[in-house]
Amino acid sequence: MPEPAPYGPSADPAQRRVRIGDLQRAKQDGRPWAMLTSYDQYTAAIFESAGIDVLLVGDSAANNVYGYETTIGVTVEELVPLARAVVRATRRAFVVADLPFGSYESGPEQALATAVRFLKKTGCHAVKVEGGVRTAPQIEAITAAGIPVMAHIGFTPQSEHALGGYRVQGRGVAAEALLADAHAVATAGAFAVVLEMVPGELAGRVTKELSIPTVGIGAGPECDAQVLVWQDLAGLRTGPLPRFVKQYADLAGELRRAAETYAGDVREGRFPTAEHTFGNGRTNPS
Ligand SMILES: Nc1nc(=O)c2c([nH]1)NC[C@@H]1CN(c3ccc(C(=O)N[C@@H](CCC(=O)O)C(=O)O)cc3)CN21
Ligand SMILES: CC(C)C(=O)C(=O)O
Ligand SMILES: [Mg+2]
Repeated sequence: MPEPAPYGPSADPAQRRVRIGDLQRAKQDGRPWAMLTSYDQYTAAIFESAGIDVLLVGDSAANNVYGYETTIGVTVEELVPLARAVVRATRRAFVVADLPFGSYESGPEQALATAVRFLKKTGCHAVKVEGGVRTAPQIEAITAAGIPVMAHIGFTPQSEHALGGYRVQGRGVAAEALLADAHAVATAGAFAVVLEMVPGELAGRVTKELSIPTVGIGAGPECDAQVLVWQDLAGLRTGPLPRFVKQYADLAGELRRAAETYAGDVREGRFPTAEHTFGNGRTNPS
């Protein structure tokens, strides 16, 4: 019998892909697991080797890769190559791809067609869609085709204009609507649900009431799992961070120092040196 993993759901970190059943079992056993966004091969490989069980190719690539103001403008064509890179770079992580705004809202047929496109073109293992009760028909159609769906309720950035900006969802009387959304996505067949910017107590209640794992971002410690955008955790993003972010590193500072040192070395003639320079080899005409 293999020893249980020291973290999260994976039965044996070196052996095989994380599966939905592992995530489900982790919830039952009370072992929280960690999800991070990833949009490229290097971070994907680093994060899975660090024990991140689930990687999300988020539509937050809009802000964090492509430089859009919000997630609303990013397209399937822009996300597919990123998801393919993440899948190619990993052996163990379960890879989820966000369906971008406009690629699933029209109805179950559009949603299924987009989900199929992601699976065929990227090799991702599941897709994620925003919305509760209103998105249940889409979740049903995609799961009926054998594609796992992660739901996303609470603050859903693709509908920020309807929600009135970056605001906590489910406070006061709105708690009932959030509970209805949670039950609707679970009944529709979602294998997990992201709770974004939901009061901690309410997120705890949802986590107890649902049999599927809850993945919190700004939803407190009682969720079954947590997710963050990697550039936030790593200190790459400039400007004020949302309250739910914990910054674990200062990559912006590290990279700036490296680039400054390099630029100074070039200007002052310290780089390149003989060590970095090719000789006039006899057998090599170039
Ligand atoms: N880098 C990044 N991190 C994210 O968490 C993230 C993205 N991008 N892009 C897509 C969405 C947008 N999200 C966001 C973005 C900003 C806030 C924010 O500014 N929150 C503030 C204000 C909250 C308020 O006014 O009530 C906060 O302090 O939490 C929250 C969620 C979460 N997602
Ligand atoms: C913040 C997470 C849940 C997300 O949807 C994204 O990164 O796009
Ligand atoms: Mg997203």
